[in-house]
This record gives sequence, C-alpha cells and structure tokens, in this order.
Amino acid sequence: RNVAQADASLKAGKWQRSKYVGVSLVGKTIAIMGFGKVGSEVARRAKGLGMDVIAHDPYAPVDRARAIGVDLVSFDDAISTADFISLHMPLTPSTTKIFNDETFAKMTKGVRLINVARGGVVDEEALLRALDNGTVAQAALDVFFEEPPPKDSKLVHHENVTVTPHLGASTTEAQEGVALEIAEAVIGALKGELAATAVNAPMVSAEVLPLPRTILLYLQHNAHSASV
Ligand SMILES: NC(=O)C1=CN([C@@H]2O[C@H](COP(=O)(O)OP(=O)(O)OC[C@H]3O[C@@H](n4cnc5c(N)ncnc54)[C@H](O)[C@@H]3O)[C@@H](O)[C@H]2O)C=CC1
Ligand SMILES: O=C(O)C(=O)COP(=O)(O)O
Repeated sequence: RNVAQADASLKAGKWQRSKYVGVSLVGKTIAIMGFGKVGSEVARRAKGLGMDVIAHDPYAPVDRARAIGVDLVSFDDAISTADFISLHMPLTPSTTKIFNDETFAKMTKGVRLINVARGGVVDEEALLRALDNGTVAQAALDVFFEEPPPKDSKLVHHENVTVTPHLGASTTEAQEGVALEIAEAVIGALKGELAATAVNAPMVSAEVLPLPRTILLYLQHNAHSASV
C-alpha cells in the first residue's frame, strides 16, 4: 500500500486513497537471490504470505530448499519469471553489478526489486533507467553503492523507491545476538578453539598447528592482509 509514501502524504495534510493503491502478494512469485541464512528466512515468510517462492543460489543444497517448498532455478529463470526479486547474496567479484542493463532487460515488466544485501550488486544507474522505463515498478533499498548515498541521489529521491539507511540488522534483539556471537567467538579463539566464523583465518586448530596462540593470530591476520 505504499505505506512510507502514504504516511508522508497524510502527515503533509493530504488524504490520497486512490494514489496509494498497492498490490497483493498472494499468488505472486518471489525470486530469492541467495538462499543462505537471510534468504531462506525470507522464503519461509513469503510462503506464509501465500507467495510462490523460487530461489537462485549456485551453492545452496537442493534438499534444504525442497524442505521449505522452494524450487532452486537458474539466474535467468529466476529473474525472468518473478514479480518480486529479493537480493540476499554476498558482494563478491562475480556478483558486483550483476543487476545491470542486460539483466534488467530480462525481467518481467513491472517487477519489484528489494535490495537488503549490498548496494554494489546493483548497477544503480541501470536501476534508475529501469525505474524510469517501467521495467522496475518499485524498488525498496536498504543498501547503497556508497553509504550514505549522496544527498542529491536520484535513486533515493525517486518516487517509486523506498529507502532505509542500512537497517536490515538493526533490531535490539539482533544487535544483542551479534554482540553475544562475537564475544563467544573471541573467547573461543583465545582458548585456541577453531574460529568457525573468522573470514581471515584458516580452520586449523592450535593442536594441529602447535604454535603459541598469539603467533597463530598474528599469522592469520597477516595471511589475510597479504591476500587482499
Ligand atoms: N542490510 C543489512 O543490514 C544486512 C545485509 N546483509 C547482507 O545479506 C547477505 C546475505 O546474508 P546471509 O544470508 O547472512 O549470508 P549467507 O552467507 O548465509 O547467504 C548468502 C548466500 O548467497 C549465496 N551466493 C553466493 N554467491 C551467489 C550468487 N552469485 N548468486 C546467488 N547466490 C549466491 C551463498 O551460496 C549463500 O547461500 C550478506 O552477504 C550481507 O551482505 C546481511 C545482514 C544484514
Ligand atoms: O551484517 C551485515 O552484513 C549487515 O549489513 C549489517 O550491517 P552492520 O553490521 O550493522 O553494519
């Protein structure tokens, strides 16, 4: 129902019921691009709203998708059949600007795009063109190529775009969860346990590689620095 725009309109003293007619989700197809922790939870909720859910993820296990009634499909099949496309893949060299003029051209006219992953997976200039030519009817963006985006960003000010300032993980509960997870990981690492969630460390325990922990951490840190 265009809640954000309708809220701003009513607060500005207007009563525009016909302007803010929305679309139903029941029976619509949503493509989840990236079927990991967030994507699979979005899929569960979309199912609950009566949507048909398809997903694209080159690495997701088929049985995990099947268990919640989701079909894993190719990138092109996902974007060309969906009414809604929700992005949940990481930003990597192969996903950078994966949504561009060429891929927008394959989408159903009037598709709605949600990006709560990373701004860099979308070519923002191409998204503006797709919004202006009606390929994308509406976009909801939580993330931007540059954060914060420039004050005069045409995307931010576009009437068919709803924006939030990178609030995807911003609930009291989620932030407590993150704090606890980090504290537990640090305690575990200092005890010499495997650092299962470290992005810059090999999964080798202190027993296997018998070096003092401080030297291990130093080596792990510098291995990462050397590789970026
Ligand atoms: N807006 C926000 O505040 C937040 C944003 N994020 C973003 O959302 C992303 C997803 O988060 P999680 O689900 O926790 O990560 P995750 O690692 O559990 O899931 C990412 C999934 O994307 C898949 N993937 C990798 N390359 C792909 C490709 N080329 N095409 C399709 N799928 C691909 C992976 O196989 C994996 O299943 C994160 O990388 C992060 O950038 C995450 C949390 C909060
Ligand atoms: O966890 C993520 O990937 C997020 O995007 C959340 O953002 P933050 O870590 O709160 O800056």
